[in-house]
Amino acid sequence: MTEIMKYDVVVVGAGIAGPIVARNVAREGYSVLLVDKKPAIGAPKQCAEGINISIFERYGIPYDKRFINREIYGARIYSPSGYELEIRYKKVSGVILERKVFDKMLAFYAARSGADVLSRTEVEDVIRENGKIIGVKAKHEGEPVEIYGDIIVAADGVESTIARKAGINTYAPPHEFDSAYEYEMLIDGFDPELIHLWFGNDVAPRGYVWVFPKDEDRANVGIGINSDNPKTAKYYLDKWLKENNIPSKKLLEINVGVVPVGGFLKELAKENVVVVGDAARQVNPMHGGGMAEAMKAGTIASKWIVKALEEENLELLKNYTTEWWEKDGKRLERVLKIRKAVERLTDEDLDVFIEVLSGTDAEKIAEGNYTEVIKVLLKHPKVLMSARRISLLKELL
Ligand SMILES: Cc1cc2nc3c(=O)[nH]c(=O)nc-3n(C[C@H](O)[C@H](O)[C@H](O)COP(=O)(O)OP(=O)(O)OC[C@H]3O[C@@H](n4cnc5c(N)ncnc54)[C@H](O)[C@@H]3O)c2cc1C
Repeated sequence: MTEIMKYDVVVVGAGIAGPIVARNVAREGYSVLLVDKKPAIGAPKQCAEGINISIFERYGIPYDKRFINREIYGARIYSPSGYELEIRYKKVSGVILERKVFDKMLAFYAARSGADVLSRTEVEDVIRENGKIIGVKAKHEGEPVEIYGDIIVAADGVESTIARKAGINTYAPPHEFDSAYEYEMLIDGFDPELIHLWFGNDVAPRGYVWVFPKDEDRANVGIGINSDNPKTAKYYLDKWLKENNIPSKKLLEINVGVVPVGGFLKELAKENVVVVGDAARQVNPMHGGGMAEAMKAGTIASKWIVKALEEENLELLKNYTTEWWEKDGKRLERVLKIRKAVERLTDEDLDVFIEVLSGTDAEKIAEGNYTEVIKVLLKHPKVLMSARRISLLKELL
């Protein structure tokens, strides 16, 4: 027999975006169900687990040592020929999380705020009545359930099906996705207070190799490359490990994933369906970080969900699309333009830019103040000697 459930809001996906929405809406007194197909929320991880320290205060998340593997003080960036750019702060600037615990704790905060949470619950379809979506069909522990909701939130990640089923145009070409491959492994010889990033067209086409330390001698070692590349991300990662004489016989985890790096959804809410996080491709297209963006979008979405419920007016959900696009959409479109320019850099360009930037201007890069960085580059003789480099950089101003 099919079990029937009814909530004000049904949130599909308990990664990052889903639990933030569920928590925020439930604490305003509305009935919320958060579901995830995983038997254990958070596992397996598909993430390098790095995030800026500011998110804890900004999104009201406790700074809990149970999900903080390591505090990070900055980054070191390596050019193809070995130039290094180091950004090191006196204070903790970021952390490497343990996502298996973090995602579960976010779901726990949602539950503690009043939301119901069901793991091992896979949504298979939407339920329509007179053309309108009124709920979702799911399997909970293999048994069919029908979950009715006034508002449905698609927080179901990069492979989202809910948004498409709601009639939202979710198409993006393969070039707007990165293929990622990662080992959590034992590794020595890297300053564990920093994250490490390697760039180069033979190292990681369009992307980078990362070492995100979780211990003195344990790290997430991964790579992201354009997903329309004829070679695989694994090929490039294994090649990099081999070329750097890094033994790869102590692999604690292997993670494969897809990262949306562009193709942000134009329509984030349609009728009573709201799309957040990777499902809406709300990811920084330059570095592929999506957790903070998911939290940001989830915060805006939940504000408008609460208003729509308060005023019993689903039209208000459209304000989520407007507000996100006015601020964050515009910002990410600009970052996307920069990523597209970075894609055209030769290894020699990368060497020159990283060499020029090493030193005084490093903090501006870390702040994401790309305009200042471009202005600095445009003053340097090594850049001024090349008409191509000048025109490439000027396009971005
Ligand atoms: C290899 C890799 C490394 C990364 N490293 C970083 C990093 O260091 N820092 C960073 O900020 N970002 C990183 N990202 C990106 C980051 O992981 C995502 O942007 C982030 O997890 C997005 O959160 P989300 O809630 O939108 O989606 P997700 O975290 O993907 O959560 C979606 C959830 O929905 C569930 N789900 C899907 N379909 C259904 C269904 N039909 N029914 C029920 N449940 C469903 C899934 O099980 C999943 O739990 C990385 C990504 C990859 C692939």
